Amino acid sequence: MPSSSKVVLYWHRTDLRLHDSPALHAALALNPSTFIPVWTWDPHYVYRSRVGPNRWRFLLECQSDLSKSYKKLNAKQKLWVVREAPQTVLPKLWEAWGGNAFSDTDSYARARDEEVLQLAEKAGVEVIVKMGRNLFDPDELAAKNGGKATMSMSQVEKAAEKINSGQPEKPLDAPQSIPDPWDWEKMKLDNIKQDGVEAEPDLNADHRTSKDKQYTAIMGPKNDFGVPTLEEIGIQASTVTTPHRGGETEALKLLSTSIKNEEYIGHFEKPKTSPADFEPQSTTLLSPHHHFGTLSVRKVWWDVQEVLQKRKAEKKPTSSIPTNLPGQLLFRDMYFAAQAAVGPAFSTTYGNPVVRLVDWHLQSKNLADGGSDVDTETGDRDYSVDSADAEEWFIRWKEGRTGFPWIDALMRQLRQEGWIHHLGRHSVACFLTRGGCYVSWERGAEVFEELLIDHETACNIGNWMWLSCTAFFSQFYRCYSPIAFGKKWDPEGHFVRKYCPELAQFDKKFIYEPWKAPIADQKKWGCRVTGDRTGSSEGQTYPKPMFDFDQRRQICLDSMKNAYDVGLHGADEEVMTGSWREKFDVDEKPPKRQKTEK
Ligand SMILES: Cc1cc2nc3c(=O)[nH]c(=O)nc-3n(C[C@H](O)[C@H](O)[C@H](O)COP(=O)(O)OP(=O)(O)OC[C@H]3O[C@@H](n4cnc5c(N)ncnc54)[C@H](O)[C@@H]3O)c2cc1C
Repeated sequence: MPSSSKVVLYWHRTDLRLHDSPALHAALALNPSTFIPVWTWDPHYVYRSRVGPNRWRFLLECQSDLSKSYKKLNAKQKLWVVREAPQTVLPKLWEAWGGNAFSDTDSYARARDEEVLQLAEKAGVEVIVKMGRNLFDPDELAAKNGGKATMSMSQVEKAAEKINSGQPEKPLDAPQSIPDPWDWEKMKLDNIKQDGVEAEPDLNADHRTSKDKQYTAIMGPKNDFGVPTLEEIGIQASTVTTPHRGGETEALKLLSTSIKNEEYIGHFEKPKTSPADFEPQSTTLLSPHHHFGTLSVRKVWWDVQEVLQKRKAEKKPTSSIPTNLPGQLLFRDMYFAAQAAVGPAFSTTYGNPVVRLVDWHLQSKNLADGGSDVDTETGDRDYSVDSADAEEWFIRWKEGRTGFPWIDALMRQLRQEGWIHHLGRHSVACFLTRGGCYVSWERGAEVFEELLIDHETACNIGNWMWLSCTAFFSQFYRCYSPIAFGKKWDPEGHFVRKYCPELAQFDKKFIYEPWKAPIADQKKWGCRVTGDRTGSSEGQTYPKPMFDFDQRRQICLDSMKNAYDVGLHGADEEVMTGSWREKFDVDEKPPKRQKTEK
């Protein structure tokens, strides 16, 4: 087909792939003569989202891989990375190049997107937005749920049934060819001046060990719109410790390895996968690819369905929703649709109608003070230190030195690798909140935001609410033991030995409770259980447990029972005005039932 004279600017955001991209498909269907796939290196993400070195590298790998894929289809093409906020740079590009604009979308950064849309309309630019991030459009799913947040799998299934009989659209193929970009050397792009970039506050300042050079020029330091480097971001490559690699090529390889293992796909049941498995892990590890859009969730759904349907036809056993792989993807959609219905307040307690108020320690300042000081787009907030003990427990949890090896091994795996198994996330989240420290889930979610390579606001926030029994799940009397739960999955303690190497020589009898080992044995095994593993005490020591777990569990259970009796939610008047505390000044009664997960 001869090409039209259309210029198309394609704005890549959370869709760093060529396969199954509805927006890319629609853009190329116009048969443009000029096609410019851009990524806006947005200062908002760079400075106001918490991102650790592992996730930075993952993102850069995703961009480089996409850029190479474009080049393979057209030697003149690449991913054009523009260093400026989309709200200011896109209008300049429209003006310089003219043309249409396309974009993938989701509920993330909705306010920013609306601003961009209005600017485009003003500039007379046609904008086409297509959803390619979920199985079902989150807005539509919420609408089919009566406009309400989807709070359970059965609500999701019922709502999805009304969209396309519960079946996501089939995935689209990757394009076979890509039109030329504009002749950018002739475009006098030097005339496009960069808007000032507000680098403060920089939530990632602690990770920058060298000079931040991200915004020295709109086209990048080589004036070629190249993918940034870690050095440009001010991050030393040696601080990247994850073995997990980004990019569509890697994502498709990972998926294909799982799909080829028909028994694995056929029998996959999430609660039966081990949180202690590593190299290889027991679940697919596709989540970072879903986050950056290097892998389409619809492709995963349909590739898995093909295996399941074949097995069913052969009368072989197959697992089913919600524990099988399609069920996991539906959980993801549940959180996206809940977020779409609630809006920006979804990521906090303050102002959020679906989340229960609990009188946690280390509450966000707005809750503690009864006034909103939250930047709703970043969720950035300060917190109130109401207990020195709780602050210390939080820091020790974050740094993997609680004195409970199962918890510490998981937190160290999170810091080193940026990914932990779902049940590992359950363990550490329960321990920080209702099953140990009684610290606000919002503190834990912030740490996950920084350290996870798969950090996805809707999923992170939704799951933290689930684990803290503030929304989605309410059985707070079911609590994870930091000792028995790890022992059940890994009686030999391989996982603890890997991530807490100071305990590597301990007998399995003491691997989950090293403080019980006789001193003579501790010396023999080369590690004393003493102190809190700060500063000079590090080396050959492992900390004593930071509290008596059984005692803390009882305090948490009693307090949760009380919070449930009080029955307040984040958007209630008492929460908005700060008078909620008066309701918590009541005698505590022990809960009727309690159960510790083994
Ligand atoms: C406290 C806490 C925080 C979490 N934060 C995130 C987060 O920021 N980003 C994120 O993607 N997941 C998050 N999860 C959900 C879940 O732990 C991960 O999606 C999963 O462990 C990723 O590993 P996998 O790809 O091997 O999953 P698999 O079990 O192989 O599942 C396949 C896919 O289904 C989706 N999925 C599976 N379980 C869930 C779930 N419970 N919620 C949402 N999606 C799910 C993921 O996209 C995943 O890649 C969190 C869970 C908890 C308990």
